Amino acid sequence: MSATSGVKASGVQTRTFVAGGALLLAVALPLLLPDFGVTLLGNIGIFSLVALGLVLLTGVAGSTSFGQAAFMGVGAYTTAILTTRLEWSPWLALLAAFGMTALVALILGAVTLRMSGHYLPLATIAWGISLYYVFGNATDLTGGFTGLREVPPLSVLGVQLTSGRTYVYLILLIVILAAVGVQNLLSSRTGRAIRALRGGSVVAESFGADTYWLRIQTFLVAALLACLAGWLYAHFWRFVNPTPFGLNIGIEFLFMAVLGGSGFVWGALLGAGAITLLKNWLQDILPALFGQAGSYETIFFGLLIILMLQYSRRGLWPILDRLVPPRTPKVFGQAPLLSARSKPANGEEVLRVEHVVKQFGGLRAVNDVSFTLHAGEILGLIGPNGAGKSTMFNLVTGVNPATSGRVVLRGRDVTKLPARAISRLGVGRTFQHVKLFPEMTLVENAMMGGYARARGGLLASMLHLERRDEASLQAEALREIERVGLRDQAWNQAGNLPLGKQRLLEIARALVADPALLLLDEPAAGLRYHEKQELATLLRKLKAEGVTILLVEHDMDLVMNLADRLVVMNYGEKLAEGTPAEVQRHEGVREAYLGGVA
Ligand SMILES: Nc1ncnc2c1ncn2[C@@H]1O[C@H](COP(=O)(O)OP(=O)(O)OP(=O)(O)O)[C@@H](O)[C@H]1O
Repeated sequence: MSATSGVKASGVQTRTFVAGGALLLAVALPLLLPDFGVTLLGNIGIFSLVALGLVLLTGVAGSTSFGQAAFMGVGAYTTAILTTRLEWSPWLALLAAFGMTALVALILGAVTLRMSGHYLPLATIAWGISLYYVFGNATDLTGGFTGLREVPPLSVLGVQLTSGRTYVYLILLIVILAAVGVQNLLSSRTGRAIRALRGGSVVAESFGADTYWLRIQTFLVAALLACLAGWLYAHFWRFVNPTPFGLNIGIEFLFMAVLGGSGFVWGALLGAGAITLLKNWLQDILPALFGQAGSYETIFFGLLIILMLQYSRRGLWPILDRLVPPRTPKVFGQAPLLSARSKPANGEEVLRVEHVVKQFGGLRAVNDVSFTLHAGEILGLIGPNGAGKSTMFNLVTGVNPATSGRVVLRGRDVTKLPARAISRLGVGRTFQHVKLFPEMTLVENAMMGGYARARGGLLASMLHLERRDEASLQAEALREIERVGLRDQAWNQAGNLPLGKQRLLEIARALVADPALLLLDEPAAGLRYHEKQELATLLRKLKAEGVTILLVEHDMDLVMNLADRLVVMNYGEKLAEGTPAEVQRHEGVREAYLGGVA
């Protein structure tokens, strides 16, 4: 049976056929269209680049920018000024524009992306408005609101692209390359971490990703795509003024991304095409209909977006995408093994928690708790609701720093380290509330666990130079999925799994990280009886293979049968510690917690 059994080969053929048809259309259109149509096509291509950046930044990573038109303006004005006033080559001016854009994007990103909430959108609005007025008022440099004329045409390999038709081919080529690059990125290790950003930082950080840096990189890519669009625009129209770079156009770009399908790469092209054509058509008919001039199309777009958000939040692309058979997952063949970390010898101390305190305002959620955990052991952390177990879990994994005390992992003080650093030292975890990516396959979800074990940054991913590591990562993900008993569903979407199996998948994801210590937060919560039995069998198997486990669990039967030792917490303090039998005999525990169960 092939690795992707169940995925129809016809899916590949249909998609290849459709993609080939679209490519042929792209080649034929500039020849078939009248001059006006060619100009529109050129604009659609240019705007697609900006929308593509927004798909990545907003649709995928969840950060909103209203300032993309301003980044486009930087590209357009830099090249217009340098080529008309200083007679630079447009290609050299492109490098200068990239430099300027990167500088601004890094400053804006560095200041705002560390803060949660609306700081980035607000900063991009401020940037969008102020830059528009800079373009309009720095008259000596930019020509003010009348703009700069006679921007020279581009030359490629000594050929001047003076005709719109030839220029449009260059635009289309750049758009296709950019879309393929972003597509490659999204299906890579870095791309999976970027896709995880939408749901917050915890998952990606827990597997070793620096989410702040990822957000900055994503913002930078989106800004550079907008800058490239501006550069193309300036040499296409051979004229720039501030109008196409205002805040209202920045909002229009967001419309394009949302309408096309904000999480879908090819949706950017669709959205740019739909909005540009619609705008053009509406600008013709609406003033005639209302009997006077005005930007009535903006009202129409506003209504359209409200309707879209109400009835088809994911945009137009998924509707079209459903018409062809599903995408076939990319299956790599044989691959070298990922390097494994050295594991502690059986019985060696893996984790030491020393007099740890966690204070939330006036509340001591964890109060002077100490315990140790040795290699090959399952330690159960139990206690009634609100006892401080999850807080303790967060202290060990670095999600929250301890107020005082020490957490020592394999002899190294990790008390002040962030989650990503602790993860990289060999801690794999699952979550109390399952945090998977429902639209990704089981394999892709599991591959996320191995983020820190593979290489391949943003650029390598865009160029698809990280295939070797991807292949190894995929092979490792398949091995761990098999280990937890989900091999036959490996290529299904994770969202289709029942909760019990989703928890098993989270364990597989944590195992892909090759952890020296596995932390499981209430893995049996919400499971049916037979699912709990499957879980217990799996954890026993992992223990037999030498995996060290810290288990937070409410299910007393499960934990009493599985754990070698227990730490009981109550009101943030350690109430008891010992074997399950000792704990069940402990008077304080019987009174405070176990009651009739013991
Ligand atoms: N971020 C926070 N800010 C303020 N208080 C918090 C925070 N996190 C936890 N607490 C409080 O700390 C105490 C311990 O909570 P914690 O979630 O660690 O308990 P728990 O033993 O895991 O409970 P449960 O079994 O219900 O998950 C509770 O009183 C909780 O309200």
